[in-house]
Amino acid sequence: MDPEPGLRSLRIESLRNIRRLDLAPDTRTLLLTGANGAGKTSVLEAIYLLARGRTFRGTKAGPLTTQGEFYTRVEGRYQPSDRDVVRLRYVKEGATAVRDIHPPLWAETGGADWRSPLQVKLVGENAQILLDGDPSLRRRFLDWNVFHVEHRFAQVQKDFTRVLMQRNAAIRSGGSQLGLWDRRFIALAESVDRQRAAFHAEWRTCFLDLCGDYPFLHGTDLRYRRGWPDGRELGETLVALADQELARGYTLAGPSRADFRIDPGEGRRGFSRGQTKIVVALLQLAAERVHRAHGREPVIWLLDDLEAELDRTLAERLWSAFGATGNQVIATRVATDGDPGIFGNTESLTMFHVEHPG
Ligand SMILES: Nc1ncnc2c1ncn2[C@@H]1O[C@H](COP(=O)(O)OP(=O)(O)OP(=O)(O)O)[C@@H](O)[C@H]1O
Repeated sequence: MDPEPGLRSLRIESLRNIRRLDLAPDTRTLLLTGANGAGKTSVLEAIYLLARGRTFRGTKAGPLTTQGEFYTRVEGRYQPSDRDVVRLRYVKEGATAVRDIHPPLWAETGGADWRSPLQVKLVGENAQILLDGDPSLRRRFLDWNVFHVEHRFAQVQKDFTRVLMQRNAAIRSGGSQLGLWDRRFIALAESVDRQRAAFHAEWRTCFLDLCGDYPFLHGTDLRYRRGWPDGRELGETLVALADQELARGYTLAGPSRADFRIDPGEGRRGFSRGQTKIVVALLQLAAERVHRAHGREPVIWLLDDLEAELDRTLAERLWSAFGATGNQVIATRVATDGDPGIFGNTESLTMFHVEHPG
C-alpha cells in the first residue's frame, strides 16, 4: 500500500517571531492553537514557503526574518503519495531567497517551481480579496489551477505573455508593426483560452456540486470571461478596438483581460464577508477535486482560522468538507486553553500549542 501523503517534519528558524520550532505533523490533521500573535499563521507561512518559494503575506506584515537575525531557514520532509520522501529547504538571507528540493524535481516536471512535489492550498485571512480584488489576482489563481491540470499550459502562457509584450510595444510605437504580431497573438490567445475554459468547465461542475450544501448559494454560478465578447472573433474585436488601443497604449482584448466571477443568482445582490469566505473555500475545494480527478498529488490544506467570520453551523459544515477530502490539513485556531472548537470530533487529530516566545 502506498504511504499516506503528508508533511512529516518541519523545522523553522528565525521566521517572524519564531526563533526555532520543530514539528512532526504525523497525523492527517494538525491543529495549531495559541493566542493572537503567537505565531500560528507564521507556521502556515513556513509550509507555504517550502511549497511555493514565496510568502502569502503582503509587505504590511513586515520583514520575514526575525528582528535581529540575518537569515530565515525552513526545512521539511514531505511524503508524496507514490514516491520516496522529499526534503525541501527554503533559505532567505537579506534579499536573496533560495529553495531546494532533494531529490531534485522529478524529471517530467522540467524543474519549474510550481511543480513542487509539495502542494498547498490556503484559506487564509482576507480570502475575500480573491473575489473583491483586482482581476489579475483571479487570473493568477485561475492559471495556477490550470497549470496543475495541464503542465504544458506554462509554456503556452509564457509564449503568450511574450507576444503580448511585443504587441504592446508595437502599439506604443504607432501600430504599424501590429500586423506582424496579431496572427501569433491570436493563435496563442485562443490556446490560452481553450485551456482556461476546459479547466473552468470541470471546476464549475465541482463548485456547483459543493454549493448544494449551502442554501444561500442556491442559484449561484461560476462564470468565466475569456477577455473578448462571446460570439465574436478575437481578430475582429482587435480591429474594432484599434483606435482605442493606440490611444491607451496597450492591448484591450484577449486573455490578459480574462476574469472569472461568482454570479450570486437571481434576486441576490452579493454576499456577506463570511459567505464570501465560504465561496472562496469552495472554489479551492472544487479546484482540488479537478486536480485529483486528473491524478495530481493531493495538496495540504492550510486553513488559517477557518472559524473566523463564520457561525458555528457554517464553520462545522465547511470543516467537514475539507475533512472529507482525506488530504492532510494544517489548521490554526485562536485558543489559549487548547479548546479544539469545531475540530473536536476530528479523527486522527494532533494539537500543537504555539507559544509566543516573549
Ligand atoms: N520580523 C519579525 N521579527 C519578530 N517578530 C515578528 C516579525 N514579524 C512579525 N513578528 C511578530 O510575529 C507574530 C506573528 O504572528 P502570526 O500572525 O503568525 O500570529 P497568529 O498566531 O497567527 O496570530 P492571530 O491569531 O492574531 O492571527 C506577531 O506577534 C508579530 O508581531
